[in-house]
Amino acid sequence: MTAGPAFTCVLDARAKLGEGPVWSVDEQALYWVDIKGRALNRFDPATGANRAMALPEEIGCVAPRKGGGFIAGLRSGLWQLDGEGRPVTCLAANPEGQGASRFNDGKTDPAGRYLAGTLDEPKAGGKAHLYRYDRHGLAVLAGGLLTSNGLAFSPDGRTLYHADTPTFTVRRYRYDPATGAISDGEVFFRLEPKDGDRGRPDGAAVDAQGCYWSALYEGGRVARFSPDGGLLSEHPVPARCPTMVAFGGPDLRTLYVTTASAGRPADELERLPQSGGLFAMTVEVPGLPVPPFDPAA
Ligand SMILES: O=C(O)[C@H](O)[C@@H](O)[C@H](O)[C@H](O)CS(=O)(=O)O
Repeated sequence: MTAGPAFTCVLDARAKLGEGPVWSVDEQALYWVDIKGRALNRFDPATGANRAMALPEEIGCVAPRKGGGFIAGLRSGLWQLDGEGRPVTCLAANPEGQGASRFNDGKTDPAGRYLAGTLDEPKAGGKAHLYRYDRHGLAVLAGGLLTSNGLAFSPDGRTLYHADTPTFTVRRYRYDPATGAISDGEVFFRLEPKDGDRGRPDGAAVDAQGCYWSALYEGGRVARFSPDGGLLSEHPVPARCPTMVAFGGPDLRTLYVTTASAGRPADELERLPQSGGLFAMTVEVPGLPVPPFDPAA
């Protein structure tokens, strides 16, 4: 394992719970959300400008939609948003209700289906699930979860990675891009809970060499894992709670990471005043473009 280059702040956003970065190749812009700030954001790296679009409820994840607008995971369910981030149509209600559950991390699959999971807010019952949404509707892929997170695909689209953050575990599944079915789940890696300072696996992305980049919540770093689950390198982030990574830039060699500030202790925010910001670093191995959500998939 090597200590790699560090992230620097590209947007001092002071988000409550920054999450869900996704790069739009068409627009050369980064969309990201502030879950607790109830906003969809568009960051333009060419100008450094960020535009925040307010939402009526928490938004956990988002993806550009083929034909315009977005698909997004809100507390109440999966929604189609228009180009201004306004909810237009509820595509699927949150099957767990809204009392103690909301949509969290999501990602499109190679065919343009949308995978998204929920968060069990009391973090006691393992009531969260991972879902797949396509033209057939919503289907359960996995259950018994606390915080569904860390979705990413291998370069050939045949392996799905998925984290359950509070259990410190990332699993991998065989994925059938033709049907969106998963099988043969196994532990990809599990971090040591007793080593609390090193964080828990949150949002993720895979690079062109098939390595898995994981934002380590409460670990103050992003780590890169080989396709066999070995830790390759660690990259400090000047915020204690990195939440999700995404590759962007013209050559997909900029790795962005969102961070959280909500609920963090005052001394931590004093020491790390850019918590809640958007950070980036240049990487040697590029990422892979994430396809838009395709309503026909
Ligand atoms: O995915 C996220 O960033 C969640 O929305 C966060 O709240 C965070 O991942 C989560 O709280 C971590 S954990 O469930 O407490 O371990």
